[in-house]
Amino acid sequence: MPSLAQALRSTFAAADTACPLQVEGLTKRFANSDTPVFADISFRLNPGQSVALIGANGAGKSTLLRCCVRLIEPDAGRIVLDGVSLCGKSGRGLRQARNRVGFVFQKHCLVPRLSALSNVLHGSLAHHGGPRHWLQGLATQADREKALHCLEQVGLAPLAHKRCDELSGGQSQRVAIARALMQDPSILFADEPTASLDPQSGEEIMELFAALGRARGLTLFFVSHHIEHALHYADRILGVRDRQLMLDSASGAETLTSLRGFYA
Ligand SMILES: Nc1ncnc2c1ncn2[C@@H]1O[C@H](COP(=O)(O)OP(=O)(O)OP(=O)(O)O)[C@@H](O)[C@H]1O
Repeated sequence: MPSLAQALRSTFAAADTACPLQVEGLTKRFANSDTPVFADISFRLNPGQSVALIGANGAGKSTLLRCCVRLIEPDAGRIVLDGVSLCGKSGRGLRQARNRVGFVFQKHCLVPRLSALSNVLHGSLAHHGGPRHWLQGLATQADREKALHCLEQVGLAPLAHKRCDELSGGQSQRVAIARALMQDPSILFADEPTASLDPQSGEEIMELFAALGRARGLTLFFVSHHIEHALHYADRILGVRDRQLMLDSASGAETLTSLRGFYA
């Protein structure tokens, strides 16, 4: 008779390839701290789902999001992306496993002196084996057409050749989203994508995520301090507090008041 732990492990081992992200027992402690940021966190996302991650400042949201793709190395836990375990992978193997993951950050991390189109082309590097492809200027015509199409999808094709340091914050965030789309992502991670935007631009970016999610069947996993965004744009809300996943709920079951309590 298998133990509960063995049963859980074998269930997890038979990972559902249709599941965009499964994590089990994720734990992270930074070297300069005695206590973990979070410990033993487990959840799985469903395809096409829009999931908000909420929590107070310093609760560990960004760290958790990054640990899910090993941009930050967790201390323990298992991660399966699109049916592929990230455990034990490094270098090329890890990059390949992350091939269909898009990441959008609060600060869009664009190269300021390059055009929007060139920045979006960077998003295809993972498919072409690293920066040499870019440095040698070998972007194919097909890559350029795809990059333009991605810019079209975020409503920015007319500004394709404009330098990124001449774009507004909202336009820059659209370029960052177009760059993520170059990966043909099945899952898009977004870390406070509207934090540096005015309310109107923030709404527009969230509308864009929602529209792209519907059109492409994308799974969206986003961090937000805007409870309204979590309620309006997410199907499901995860909340971290006291190093644990304290909330995992359908957004329809939550209210502004119930979520505000999360920040008390
Ligand atoms: N690279 C790091 N080295 C050491 N400690 C870190 C590092 N990154 C984050 N931390 C610490 O981990 C904790 C969680 O940080 P994190 O940025 O994940 O929280 P957050 O919930 O995203 O916060 P915020 O809402 O303010 O962005 C904080 O105490 C932070 O100081």
